[in-house]
Order: sequence, then structure tokens, then C-alpha cells
Amino acid sequence: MAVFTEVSNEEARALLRRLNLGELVALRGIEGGIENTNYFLTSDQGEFVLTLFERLTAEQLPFYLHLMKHLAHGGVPVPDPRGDKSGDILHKVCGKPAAVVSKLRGKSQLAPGPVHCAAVGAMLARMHLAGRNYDRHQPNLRGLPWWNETVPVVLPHIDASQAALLRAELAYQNHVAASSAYAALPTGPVHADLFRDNVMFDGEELTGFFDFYFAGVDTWLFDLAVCLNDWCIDLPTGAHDPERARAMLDAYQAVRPLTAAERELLPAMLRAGALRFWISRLWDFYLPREASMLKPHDPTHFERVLRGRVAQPVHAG
Ligand SMILES: Nc1ncnc2c1ncn2[C@@H]1O[C@H](COP(=O)(O)OP(=O)(O)OP(=O)(O)O)[C@@H](O)[C@H]1O
Ligand SMILES: N[C@@H](CCO)C(=O)O
Repeated sequence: MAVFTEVSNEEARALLRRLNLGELVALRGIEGGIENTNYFLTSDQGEFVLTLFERLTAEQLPFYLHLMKHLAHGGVPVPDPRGDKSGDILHKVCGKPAAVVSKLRGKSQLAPGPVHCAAVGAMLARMHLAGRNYDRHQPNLRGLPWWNETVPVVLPHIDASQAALLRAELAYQNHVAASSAYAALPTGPVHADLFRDNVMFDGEELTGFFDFYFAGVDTWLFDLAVCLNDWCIDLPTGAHDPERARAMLDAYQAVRPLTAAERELLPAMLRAGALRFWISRLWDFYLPREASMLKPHDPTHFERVLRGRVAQPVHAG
């Protein structure tokens, strides 16, 4: 269960008072999640999620929390962080940085069809456009510089064929990042981790994106590639599903058509998206951090996805 830090009812009451959110009705630890301590916090004024940040620092958090507020106020359904009397949205609970955000209705759709992929595509494009006038800047902290730092750390743990693929792909991505087509890609705040478990649905209605704690400024195309790699594949094999991918791409482009550079680099960014999560999963698997990684994700899944994207490039069509 992802409660690394216990919060007492007394602490929850004091927090609700500071945020002027009414009287405590219930406080329940949330299972699942491997990064932060999460509680459902119910008061007589509504339902909220209390997150205590176990990994992120008070320097990194304002970018994520203000981005969520900016998007929520821009009409994108994301959890809205609640402020105290002086408007601060980053709080401290049990000595940890903490946030209280609105609870989204619905549940994750873990077996999405084309209709769900279309909803994610359309909302992703709306989110990218809504982020254009966000004035804070923080790079994607799991971007190319982090891949370059982390690959040498994981290489000793993997076999020769995996190491060859990892080295070759990293070299390829450094080459892509230096190209003029890459420099022409539109950028802005991106979610960068918008997997099936970070989106809520009520039936076919998308009720929200959440877990913005890997967000950063990066190419919009990378964000779309991360989504295609999770929502539009057959999970057991990693095989690309053309029908779901078509649905996502068409819906995205109905809101914001891809540029020529984006169309050219989609196959490369799909590889980048697979590489990013292969590296992070290898890192989590072989170098687990204390009080975390209750159930590390399987790294070989993204090795499979990457091999698939290299062997059979997927184009925007
Ligand atoms: N704003 C929200 N509204 C409704 N439910 C939420 C909200 N935020 C989190 N949850 C619930 O809490 C669970 C854990 O949250 P989350 O996925 O953010 O965990 P984490 O440990 O921060 O991150 P990770 O996904 O990286 O493990 C989610 O699966 C979801 O069920
Ligand atoms: N979405 C990531 C976990 C971090 O949120 C993964 O599947 O590896």
C-alpha cells in the first residue's frame, strides 16, 4: 500500500482548517501508486486527494502544482490544487511537502477501445494548447540528459544483446535531438507519463488526467508518443494496434494538426518514448530506492515495445 507516511486524523483536521475546506469526515490511505503517499480526504465540503511527496522536492513541486491549477482553470479536467488563506498551494504535512487536490470522478480504463483512445487524443491536444501561456519553466527531468546519465548506471545489470540495443538507441536519440527537424518541433508543458492508470473515465467520458509529477517542458510529440505507446498497443506482446492509434491520432489532429516536422519524427519519438520507460524501469528494478518500488514495473515490456518500433516504424499516416 502506498502510504509511506502515516497522517493522523488530527493532522488532517488541522490541514482542512488551514485550507478552509470544512470538517473532516473521513481519511483513507490509497493503495497503489509507487511514488507518493496518497489519501482520500473527505470533508463536509467535498472529496479531495492529499498527497505527501516522498521523492520530489519543494523546488520542483511549484511547477507541477501551478501547471495543474493553470490547466484546471483553462478548462482541462485535472485535479485543482487548493490554496491556504495566503494562496499557497504547496503545504507541509508530517514534515513532507504536500498538496490537496480535487478528487476526480470515475476510474482508470485499463482495457481501452478506440473511443477511449480518441478521448485521450483530443484532451491531450487541448491540454497542449492550454499550456501555451503557462509561464513557469522546468525541463522534463526524465529527458535526454537523464537518459545519458542513467544508461551507464544500468548497463552492468543487463545482458549483451540488451546492452547493444540500449547503447544504439541512445546514440540514435542523441542524433535525432541534434537534427533540424527536432529543433522545429513545437514544445510546451507536457504530462510525459500519461499511461492508462493516469486518466479517469466514467464510462466513455474522460473525467480527468492526473499524476503530473513527471511533467516538464518538452516536445508535444514526445507526449503523444508516450500515449500511443501505452494506450494503443496490445500489452502482452507490445504490438502496435493500428485501429486505436488511428483513433488517437485523428482525434488529436482534429484539435491540433501535426506539423511536417512532427509527422517526420513520429517514428523516432515512439522509439524515444519506449526508451525513456525502458531506462526508468531498469533503473527502478536494479537500483531500487528505499521505501519505494513496492512492485517495480517490468522493464522487458518496454524493451519489447522498442524492438517493435525499430523493426516496424509507425507513421502518422
Ligand atoms: N485527483 C485524484 N482523483 C481521484 N483519484 C486519484 C487522484 N489522484 C490519485 N488518485 C488515486 O490514487 C492512486 C495513486 O495515485 P498516483 O497514481 O498519483 O500514485 P503515485 O504513487 O503518486 O504515482 P505512480 O503512478 O507513479 O505510482 C491512483 O491510481 C488513483 O486511484
Ligand atoms: N508510467 C511509468 C511509471 C511511473 O509513473 C511506467 O509505467 O513505467
